[in-house]
Amino acid sequence: MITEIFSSIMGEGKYIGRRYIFIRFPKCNLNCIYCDERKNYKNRVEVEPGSGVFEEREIRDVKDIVKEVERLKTDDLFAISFTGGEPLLFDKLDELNKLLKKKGFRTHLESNGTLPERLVFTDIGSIDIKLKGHIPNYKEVYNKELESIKILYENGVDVYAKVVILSSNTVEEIEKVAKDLSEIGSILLCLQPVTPTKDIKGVSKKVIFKMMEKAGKYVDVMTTIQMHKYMKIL
Ligand SMILES: C[S@@+](CC[C@H](N)C(=O)[O-])C[C@H]1O[C@@H](n2cnc3c(N)ncnc32)[C@H](O)[C@@H]1O
Ligand SMILES: Nc1nc2[nH]cc(C(=O)O)c2c(=O)[nH]1
Ligand code: SF4
Ligand SMILES: [Mg+2]
Repeated sequence: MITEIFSSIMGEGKYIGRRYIFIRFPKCNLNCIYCDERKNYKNRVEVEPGSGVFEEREIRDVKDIVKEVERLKTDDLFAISFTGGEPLLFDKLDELNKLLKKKGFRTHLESNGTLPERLVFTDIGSIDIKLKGHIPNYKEVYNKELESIKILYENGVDVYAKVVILSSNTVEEIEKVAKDLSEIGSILLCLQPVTPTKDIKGVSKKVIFKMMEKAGKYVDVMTTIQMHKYMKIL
């Protein structure tokens, strides 16, 4: 049913620094070169909010997920993130979203945007645009990602775009993304320099500044690095 549920501090995007409960779903339809979430835990749930200590629990249906969310709730909680893997592959996401919203939780979809036909209307939506070097078929999915942003935007979701930047990505690529986003509406663009791994090197600050300046001609733009990695939290 799920990979894990845990309470942490949002480390990416528009609401970086806010307290979230993350519900991570297992499957994904892409295989991004930089993906840092290739986990195959099954139904592991954090014992205490923010403890990073887990135990395996019986998660049979959406109600069980909601029970764990309510148990992990803290007074600083800002939103519930549906992430993964690709959360839109979870067939009961709409039911889960509706139940959490009915109970007064703010919900946040963290998606690769390649499945516009499966979109769920959360309060917040983050669509991760994949560029050259991220996946082989980045051109094929680009219009679906833009379509997902447009559908969420037109349905009143607080939607923003996020793009992981590899050292191979160019200012021109970002300028095109920014221009295309501006044609949808006022969409915040979050540039997220890749967190270096042993095989992937970091991005130059100079390029990030140039990318922001070019994108800033078309949309609101910010740069977020994965804060949770630097804080060494989940
Ligand atoms: C693991 S994915 C899960 C949700 C969805 N599949 C997606 O791609 O947005 C969540 C986010 O992690 C970020 N991410 C994954 N690996 C990363 C890395 N090595 N450096 C920076 N961001 C990374 C991407 O921005 C992605 O949007
Ligand atoms: N702290 C923290 N913030 C996050 N924002 C997006 C995440 C994800 O894996 O989707 C994530 C994550 O894994 N941890
Ligand atoms: S779409 Fe998201 S979960 Fe899937 S491989 Fe890419 S970054 Fe990882
Ligand atoms: Mg993560």
